[in-house]
Formats: sequence, structure tokens, C-alpha cells
Amino acid sequence: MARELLKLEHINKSYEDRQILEDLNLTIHENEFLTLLGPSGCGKTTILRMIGGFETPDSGRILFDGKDITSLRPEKRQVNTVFQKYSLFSHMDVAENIAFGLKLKGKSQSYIRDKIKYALKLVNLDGYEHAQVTQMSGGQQQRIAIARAVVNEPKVLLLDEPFSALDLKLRQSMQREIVKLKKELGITFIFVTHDQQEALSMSDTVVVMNQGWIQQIGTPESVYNEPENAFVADFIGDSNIIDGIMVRDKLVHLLGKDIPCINTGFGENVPVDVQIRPEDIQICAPEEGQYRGIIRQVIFKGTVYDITVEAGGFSWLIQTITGHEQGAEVGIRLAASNIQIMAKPASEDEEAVSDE
Ligand SMILES: Nc1ncnc2c1ncn2[C@@H]1O[C@H](COP(=O)(O)OP(=O)(O)OP(=O)(O)O)[C@@H](O)[C@H]1O
Repeated sequence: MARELLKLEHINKSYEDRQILEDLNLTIHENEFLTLLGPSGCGKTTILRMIGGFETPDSGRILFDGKDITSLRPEKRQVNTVFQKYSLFSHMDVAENIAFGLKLKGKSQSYIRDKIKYALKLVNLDGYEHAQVTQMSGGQQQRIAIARAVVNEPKVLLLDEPFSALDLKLRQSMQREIVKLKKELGITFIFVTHDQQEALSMSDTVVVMNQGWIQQIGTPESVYNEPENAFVADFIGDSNIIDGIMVRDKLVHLLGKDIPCINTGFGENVPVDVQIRPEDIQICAPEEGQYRGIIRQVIFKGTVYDITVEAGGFSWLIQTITGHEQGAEVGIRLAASNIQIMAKPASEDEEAVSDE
């Protein structure tokens, strides 16, 4: 892993009486594409605003390259932000928008002209210097906002849900552009989104958050394939999450049956959350399955079918390439390697006891 660039240490933040972040710790590396992912209100933007310098933590430190920048003004940080609402100046043309920050810094006219040209090329808008921003599409405006941030040569670019106003197709093409841009610039990107697909497809590292707490940090593959708890499993992709009890290692009691699973090390009689992805479940003949059930619903999604099967007292979501008949009696099979065993979250009572 590359060198550590940014460190958030023991960050606490409350608004009025409500604690939003509690003892948050996070390390971001040089040249990393890190995404803060979580539902609305979980504190993603608050973290980004602290890194940008628009918000100060109540306690804790933010280190940049080993230096404490917790109280440094935004313009003194080597960090630039692209906001959700592009916040472009509508009375200025494209070039003036991009030049704004550079003029404030007292850069020369020729320097500014070169930078504008370079940045517009980078975001595929060469020749748009004198276009009016109000007459440009949402995608183009977002590109200008990115160009405006990039000309400051930040070491870290912060992007707060930058594509939320764009339609799906444009969003996907902007996602590809951002990944390309990141490679060209060779700097650190910190991206905020509540869209798990967006996070998985763009990032080196995904930080999954819920209610101010970091739930898991990992590569897109690891948070998808090895979620550490039911929240992550449920939030990222589709999942079947079922209560289970470990019989012994490699065997879990699930919906009335003992089902083989991979090594877990949880010990005997431990209640666990069991996760199985819809694409990892096989539909077979009734007598060949571990559970027997009925197909309740079949929905064609384009590349796959979403099939709901009622079996073992549970409503399973299963994804298949081929269609199935609603009402058919079927069996379902689970491969041990596709069963993810996760610790149950500590209950509030237990947390209270362990805090003492
Ligand atoms: N200036 C503020 N004053 C009071 N409460 C605030 C302020 N800013 C944020 N909050 C609250 O803090 C919590 C976290 O907000 P934050 O914007 O960080 O969440 P988020 O995960 O980025 O959500 P979203 O995706 O909706 O932007 C929310 O409950 C929000 O209402």
C-alpha cells in the first residue's frame, strides 16, 4: 500500500445535542480512490467537510502528510472539493469560472490561460472557454466544476455525490471519466456516495458507514464477498440474511437444517447472521435441494431474473440467467463456499456492559 497521506484520529462531532461521529479513525493513502458509502445522514458529508476545512471536529485531529491541519483554513489545504450542486457562477463564462480561484491566488494571465486549456482538455470540453455555464447540460456543468478544482493542483480531490443530479446513463459515463481522470492526475480522490454500485465500480477502497460508525473498510471485492456484518451485507448488493446457529465449525443450523459452510471459528452454539447472495443459490429439482419450496414470483431484469422462492419458512431472493415458472415446486441448493457467516452485532445491553 502507498504512503499514508491523510489521517483522521479520534474524531468526534456533534450538531446541537446530537452526536454525528464518535471516535472516528480513518487513514487515506497517496493515490488512493477511497469512497465513503452509506445511507443518507450517516455522516459522510460531515467527514468530507472536515477534510476540506469547512467544518471542525469537536475533538480529534486531522493530519496531512504528518502535519496537523485540523484548524487550517480551507484555502490553505492542498485539498479541493467538487460539490453536489456544482456551485458555478452563472454570470461568468466557463473560462472565468475556472480562473476564479487562480485569479484570487494572483497567478499570471498566461499561467491561467494554460491551466484552463489543460483542465478543459482533461474533462473533454476543449474549446468551451467562452460558453455560458447556464446553457450547458448537467454533465457539462459537473465537468467544469471538476476542471475548476483540478487547476489548483490539489493533492486530494473531494467529490461529494457529484453525479446525483445526472440521469443513469450520464452517471455511468461520468463514473468512467472520473476513474480515467484519477489515473491521469495521479492524486488521491475521496468520493462520497450512497450508491453502492457507484462505490464498487470506481474505488480502490470502500468505507461502509452507518449512523456515524465505520462498518467495514476494504476493497470493493472484499466488502461485497466478505461483508463483516449484516448491515454491510444488506447495504451492498442484494442479500438473503438469515438467523443461524453454529453447530460446530463448518456446520451451521439454518432454517431447521444443518448446512455445511466454510471455516468460521465461531465455536459451537453461537448465534450468527448467515448471508447468501441471490446469484449464489441454485434452483434444482425438489428432491435434490437442501430445502424444498415454491416459486412465488419471477421478475425479468434484462440480464437476469429475480426469483422469489418460499422454502424452509423463508422467502429467498434468487438470481438466475434462465427463467422459471411461477408456482412451480423446486428445490434450492447452497454451496458451502457461498455461505458467509457473520457475527451478530453486539446488542446495546452488551455494549453497555463492555463499556463499564
Ligand atoms: N450544520 C448542521 N447542523 C445540524 N445538523 C447537521 C448539520 N450538518 C449535518 N447535520 C446532520 O448530521 C447528520 C449527518 O449529516 P451528513 O450530511 O454528514 O450525512 P450524509 O451521510 O452525508 O448524508 P447525505 O447523503 O444525505 O448528504 C445528519 O443527520 C444531518 O442532518
